[in-house]
Amino acid sequence: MGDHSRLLDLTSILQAHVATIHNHLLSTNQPEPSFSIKTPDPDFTGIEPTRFAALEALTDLRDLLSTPRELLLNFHETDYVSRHALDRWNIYACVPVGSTRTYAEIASQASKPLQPLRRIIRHAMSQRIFCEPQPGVVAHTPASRLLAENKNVRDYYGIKTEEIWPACVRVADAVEKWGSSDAQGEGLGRERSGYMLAHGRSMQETLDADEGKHARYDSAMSAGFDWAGLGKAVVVDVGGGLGMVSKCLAKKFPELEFVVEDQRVVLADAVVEDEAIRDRVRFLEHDFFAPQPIEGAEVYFFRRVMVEWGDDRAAEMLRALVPALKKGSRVLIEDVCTPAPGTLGIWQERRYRCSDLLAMTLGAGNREREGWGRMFELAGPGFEYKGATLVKGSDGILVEALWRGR
Ligand SMILES: C[S@@+](CC[C@H](N)C(=O)[O-])C[C@H]1O[C@@H](n2cnc3c(N)ncnc32)[C@H](O)[C@@H]1O
Repeated sequence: MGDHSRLLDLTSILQAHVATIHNHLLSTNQPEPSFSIKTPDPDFTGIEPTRFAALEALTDLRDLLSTPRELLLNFHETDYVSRHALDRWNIYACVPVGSTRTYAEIASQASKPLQPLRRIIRHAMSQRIFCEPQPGVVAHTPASRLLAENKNVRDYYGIKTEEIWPACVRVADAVEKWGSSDAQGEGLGRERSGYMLAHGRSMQETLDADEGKHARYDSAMSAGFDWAGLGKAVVVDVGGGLGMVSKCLAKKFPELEFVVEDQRVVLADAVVEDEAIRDRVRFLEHDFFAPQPIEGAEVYFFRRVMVEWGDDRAAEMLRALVPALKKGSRVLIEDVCTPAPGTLGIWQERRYRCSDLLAMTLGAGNREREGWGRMFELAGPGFEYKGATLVKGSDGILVEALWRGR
């Protein structure tokens, strides 16, 4: 080994980044992060690139310090077992936040056998979900408290474990059975997915058949977004679900008006709770393959909609807008994008690859940055494709086109 050491380099990088994060916490009067619910959740606003770089260095360092055998063992087939069981039995609610419960008390409240429940909760503890402050006693950690208190996050994990996880193990079967499409950006299609093999129907059909699941899915969709602002405009939020994004934007930008369009079964649960924005957010039942009813809006916005469809169907959605568009109307798409391999560090690359395979499990496509222009070409003349920008710090991409007219 020469003088130069990658391990020591990574350690220095890590140390420098952690020092910057430490100073940020000090200068914003925040305590050090901890696994205790007594510590407030850290606010890393303004320091995200440094935090990401630290996590990249940490991931490289951990992987380099692992043997190949240990690298293989970093991912476990049992990772979701405890989350699945705890979600299904709603164990998060059995422990009051700020208090403790014994395993016996939890088992009795949940009507589940003590021994397996204890093993399952201790597995979750190894993922920092719950902790055992004294032998036999369970308390919340920040992660389990989040699951106990935030319905959107709990629904998100509920769907992951109950619906998606069984579908993941059928992805290879689906590819073997139905073959893959060679067209870029295309998935196998909802009817030919791992999800279809696991559940006997597509995710959309599951949701349509079960209003409870639909509500859960829509709530799960509200678990976080990242979007840049617009000037004064009417925004049509096509396939906008319960309007979570529109409502957030309406609060932030008082000059914006929103029409949230979705299917009837989704909109049945849609409400604008906040009186301050009630006159600027309305809901409209609309099938996005049918001609667009809201004419002359400044923005037609598709958030996380087209990822579920291949290019041909996405082009159909665009063509359905045409009768309503005025010159200069913008089509804005915020969606997921897979960066070209090797352009990011391994920590981020893993996140993107996981989200790509999740889309594949559901039979959906996923597009690399260049792929987002194709559906505008397929939609026909009149659209001027302006380009696609990666949204920093997320798996998102913002795609923009203008209607120039025919
Ligand atoms: C992945 S969710 C995205 C929801 C929302 N835009 C967001 O970002 O949170 C896809 C949405 O498309 C809606 N959708 C699916 N098929 C549709 C159709 N034919 N017409 C209108 N909306 C549809 C679903 O009900 C769901 O709300």
